[in-house]
Amino acid sequence: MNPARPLNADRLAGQAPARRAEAIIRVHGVTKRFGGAVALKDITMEFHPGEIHALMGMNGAGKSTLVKILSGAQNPDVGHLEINGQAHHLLNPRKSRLLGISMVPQRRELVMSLTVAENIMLGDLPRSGAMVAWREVREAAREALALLGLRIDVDQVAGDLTVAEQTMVEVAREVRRGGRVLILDEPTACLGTEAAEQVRTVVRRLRDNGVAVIYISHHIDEVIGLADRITTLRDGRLVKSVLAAETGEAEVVRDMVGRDVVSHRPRRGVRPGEVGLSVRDLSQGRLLDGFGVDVRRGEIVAVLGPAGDGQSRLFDLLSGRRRPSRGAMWVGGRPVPLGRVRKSLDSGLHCVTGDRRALGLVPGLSIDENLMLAIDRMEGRTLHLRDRLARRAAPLRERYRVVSLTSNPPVESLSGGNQQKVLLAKWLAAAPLACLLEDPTNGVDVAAMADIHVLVDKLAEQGAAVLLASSNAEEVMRLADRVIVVRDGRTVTEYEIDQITRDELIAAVLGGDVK
Ligand SMILES: Nc1ncnc2c1ncn2[C@@H]1O[C@H](COP(=O)(O)OP(=O)(O)OP(=O)(O)O)[C@@H](O)[C@H]1O
Repeated sequence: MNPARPLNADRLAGQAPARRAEAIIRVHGVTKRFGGAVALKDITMEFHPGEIHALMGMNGAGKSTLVKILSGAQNPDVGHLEINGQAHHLLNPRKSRLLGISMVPQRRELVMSLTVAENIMLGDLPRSGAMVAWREVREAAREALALLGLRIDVDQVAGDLTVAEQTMVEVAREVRRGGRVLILDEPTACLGTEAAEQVRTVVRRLRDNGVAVIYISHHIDEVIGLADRITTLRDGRLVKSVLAAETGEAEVVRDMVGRDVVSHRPRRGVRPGEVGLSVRDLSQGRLLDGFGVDVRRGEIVAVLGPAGDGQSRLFDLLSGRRRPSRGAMWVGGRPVPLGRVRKSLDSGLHCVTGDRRALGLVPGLSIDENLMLAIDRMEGRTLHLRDRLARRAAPLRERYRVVSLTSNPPVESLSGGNQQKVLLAKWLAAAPLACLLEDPTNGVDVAAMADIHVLVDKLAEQGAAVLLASSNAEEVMRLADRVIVVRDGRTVTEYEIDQITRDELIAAVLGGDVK
């Protein structure tokens, strides 16, 4: 087996080359089952160099299973892959990587305490005798970044980078290691408008350099604007593989869902009541400076900024995970000490994190256990009888449309979007007085997104004060009554939602002219 050749750095970036005759990967009749249930059924398709190929589909449609098979993390039960013209029936991650197939998963895999240069060169540090040749390490890392048109300081510690920069460093590392096929799993999830565009610029450049990019995203408008080809999966089957230029948003939604989906802003029946959540002068480092807001019960107020970072800091501070340098908070008129998770929770403020894997769900526990965790905690319940747990969890599963192939598996075996629904159900079902939602539809398909929007509407209607920290302008326009625009950690402006259009809002976030 020949290791994949690295990219030719001299190749000029330009227009996407026309689709070459030779596919780099052919998928032949692949079927994959989990415990008897079918996750992929008889998939046959091709991936070509110099093409951005988007995989679209509802939560649980089989996208991740397909890319896990390509990257050797799983093997098909039936069918095989053909890579560079050679048939492969059994791959493993090492083999797949040697064949030039790399994956940048949704969760960043950098070593956060190491520098950018060390991360890019990890496992391949140039040596001079017994010593690491640090100057060469930095040079080679700089070159890898320059190839993608990136100017990131290679001496910076990875943990200090923005999420978008971390994504790009991972991409640079994979390309340097010889990645000819790069799988990107929702690389723009939770990124603000500007950061997402930076990532897309890098993706286009990869395509222009001849890489076969496989792109998973739930943002249909993004995919239509970026991809060359779109393949839609539904219930593990391939529905259609078309040129992006020959389809449109409505058609993609229909292919994915099997019907049209609309998510309209409702006319709210109730008028907002007294203040449910009040924050004053909240400050921490350069990410948040003097943030304040009053959210009335029954009202949804959105915080929107160009980079997602300030928003997750808000989550850390309001939930009590971090102590601010200054600030004060009241829930339902009562002061709540900051920096104490228990106090924050007991006050009736529920914070739904955007990082469901690290902070939201408990891996190893079943779907039902995760669903009931918050309610049981509020009610001080410690005894769990299995059938009673299933009976209590059933209405939540139904209301939030949590779909699993088997009856009650560990939560981590759910598709990403279904995990997100479990997370929301867990916190919202416990009747919060006030609530912070951080990117509540992260990784969720269009139909589930419409469902979640209705659930958030209801939450407000039932009298919760909802603070929404979102990176998605469409979502803010759909849900919020008011929006606060934050830039460089400071509040720059505030709008009633009916005073502004979506485009004006994006301009305000990016710092351009609003009118
Ligand atoms: N290890 C596993 N054990 C059991 N079922 C699994 C496993 N991995 C995936 N599945 C199931 O296979 C189906 C396809 O899941 P997959 O993760 O491929 O969907 P997806 O299209 O990537 O969804 P999402 O957009 O939500 O990430 C789902 O019903 C999922 O629950």
